[in-house]
Amino acid sequence: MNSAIVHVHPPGRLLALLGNPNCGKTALFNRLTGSRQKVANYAGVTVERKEGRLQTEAGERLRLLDLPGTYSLHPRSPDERVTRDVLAGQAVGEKRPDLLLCVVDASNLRRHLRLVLAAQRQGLPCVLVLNMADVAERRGLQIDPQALSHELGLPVVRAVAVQGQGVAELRALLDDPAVWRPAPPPPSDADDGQRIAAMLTRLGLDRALPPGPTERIDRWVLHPWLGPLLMALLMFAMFQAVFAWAEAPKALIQAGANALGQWLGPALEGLGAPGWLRSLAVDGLVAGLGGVLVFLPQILILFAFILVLEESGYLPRAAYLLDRWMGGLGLSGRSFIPLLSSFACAIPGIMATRSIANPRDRKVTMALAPLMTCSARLPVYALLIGAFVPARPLAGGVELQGLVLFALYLAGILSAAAVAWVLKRLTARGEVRTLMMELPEYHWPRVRNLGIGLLQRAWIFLRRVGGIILLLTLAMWLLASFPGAPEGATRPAIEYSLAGQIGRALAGLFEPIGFNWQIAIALVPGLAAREVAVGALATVYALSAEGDALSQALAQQWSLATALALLAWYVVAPQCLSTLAAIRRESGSWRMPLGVAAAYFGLAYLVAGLTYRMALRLSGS
Ligand SMILES: Nc1nc2c(ncn2[C@@H]2O[C@H](COP(=O)(O)OP(=O)(O)OP(=O)(O)O)[C@@H](O)[C@H]2O)c(=O)[nH]1
Ligand SMILES: [Mg+2]
Repeated sequence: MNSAIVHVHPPGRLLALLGNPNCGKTALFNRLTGSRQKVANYAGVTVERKEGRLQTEAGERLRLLDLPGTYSLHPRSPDERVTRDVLAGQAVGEKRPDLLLCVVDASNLRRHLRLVLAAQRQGLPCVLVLNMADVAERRGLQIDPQALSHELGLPVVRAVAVQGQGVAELRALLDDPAVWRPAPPPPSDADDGQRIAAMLTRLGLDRALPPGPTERIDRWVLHPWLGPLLMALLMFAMFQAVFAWAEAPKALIQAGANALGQWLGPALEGLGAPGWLRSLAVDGLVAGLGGVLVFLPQILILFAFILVLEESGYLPRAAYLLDRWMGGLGLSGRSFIPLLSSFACAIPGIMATRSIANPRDRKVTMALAPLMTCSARLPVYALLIGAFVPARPLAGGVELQGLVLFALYLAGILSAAAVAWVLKRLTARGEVRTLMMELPEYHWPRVRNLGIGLLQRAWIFLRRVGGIILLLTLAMWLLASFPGAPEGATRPAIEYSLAGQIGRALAGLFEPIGFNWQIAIALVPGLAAREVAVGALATVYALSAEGDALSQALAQQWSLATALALLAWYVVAPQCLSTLAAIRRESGSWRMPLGVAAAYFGLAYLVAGLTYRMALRLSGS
């Protein structure tokens, strides 16, 4: 039988944003469509096409695509291929755009106009958006949009996307039917460089700009040894802040959860609720979810730092500084940003590998992403550090807890370095390309963007707490509560429950690495999502009815060696199904995620066991 695929496109004419990386396409997209896509100051933020709707001045509804930035229409990496395919009308499920909004950085026309000429040759109607006009003007460039329009034969709109300038003009312009007709294409592309140079001379824009603040700052930031020192200090300050600043908000959430639990139990009893329901509400929901929720402030502090680094333009500099060391491990500085994104969550990190042109490097980077310390590990780390590491100031105002957290993040990085080193021996490196990466101008981070970024993070975390964590916590409570203890039982009821039985069955497996049966139970739901282990431990210990806060219970009942072994386990163990699914999607087969899971579980077992043995020996037991 013959079959045919019919693509049904949504109604409305289609526009696409085209431009070099980091020229402000997504900032403009957000303003035009009211979306909140990620905007940040480095090349390669957008790696897939995103769609939004916009309305022209006269009320026509149009569809707008945001595309990954590209330097040319000859793609080198998977994200650039997305852009080429859309322009050629070859993208699956998408028609060819009816018009291109070509966005350029007005302070860098010499480079950005090349892509505009190439776009004009595609035979599609184009509109030029002269973005970052504020930056250009601050640096003394006066660009006459009219004259530029005349030179290029295209409509030109001056814009400052982050402030919404130019958005209204664009909306009005799109109502002009003349704009939707393609202009005659420029002649062959052999001498575009010359053509642009001549054009800039005629416009009086050909003089060299005086060095701006970016150059002056970079003298320090990129300095051969001051630069790395500054980077180490920055990272260090970040982890100190995660503990130092979170104290008060954390205590507040904890107190709220405790008060809620203490009020809810008797209140439910007053309403005649049966014992199991009270236990579900107090030991299951309030203890389980509250146990995870207290870590929100720490997650937000970490993200505030990451967002500032992203928006200021520091990230590509860090990549540049690390390029040499990464080269020794068989990686290029290109891998840096995907790996750094993985500190938030490995999934966007794995997506960001699409900007890596070399397939071998891309795969290695994907394999390393789960070793970066994602924010779901933070609750586990913070819980165990809070229970076992005294909050003691060391010399020079350094906090011991922050120091230990820093060490855990470092342990993640070092294990990734070790794996990269092994992979370098095992796989052919292929050609080594020098890092070609743009260093953008520094910007002051915008408070509004930071606020939006933090709110989005908080929302993602709360959705997790209200979704998968809630579900698994409930399941955990069920398993830990049924069947109840038999008549005349002497030990806590949970030990007779299904969870208790599972825990005991698994205990043998984990005993050599120092985990008790409570940890063994908590690791089972923790396989799906890391922080669930914290909620699960909270439920298990709440049901064991000691009545202490979780961290006190742990400090009393676990040995330090056990706590350290669990921390070591968490540094490496790939306990996140969504990450494995993302690797499967991006690599195109199950081979890689299965290999990653097997290797890292094995490694986690090994390092946890070693840590346990070493800690036992050092503590003399
Ligand atoms: N001063 C100034 N900054 C801008 C303007 N437009 C965007 N930016 C900043 O430029 C940086 C890049 O913006 P994005 O919108 O992420 O750029 P993009 O073109 O989508 O980048 P990719 O997705 O990597 O291709 C961000 O830090 C923005 O805040 C502007 O008109 N003026
Ligand atoms: Mg973008």
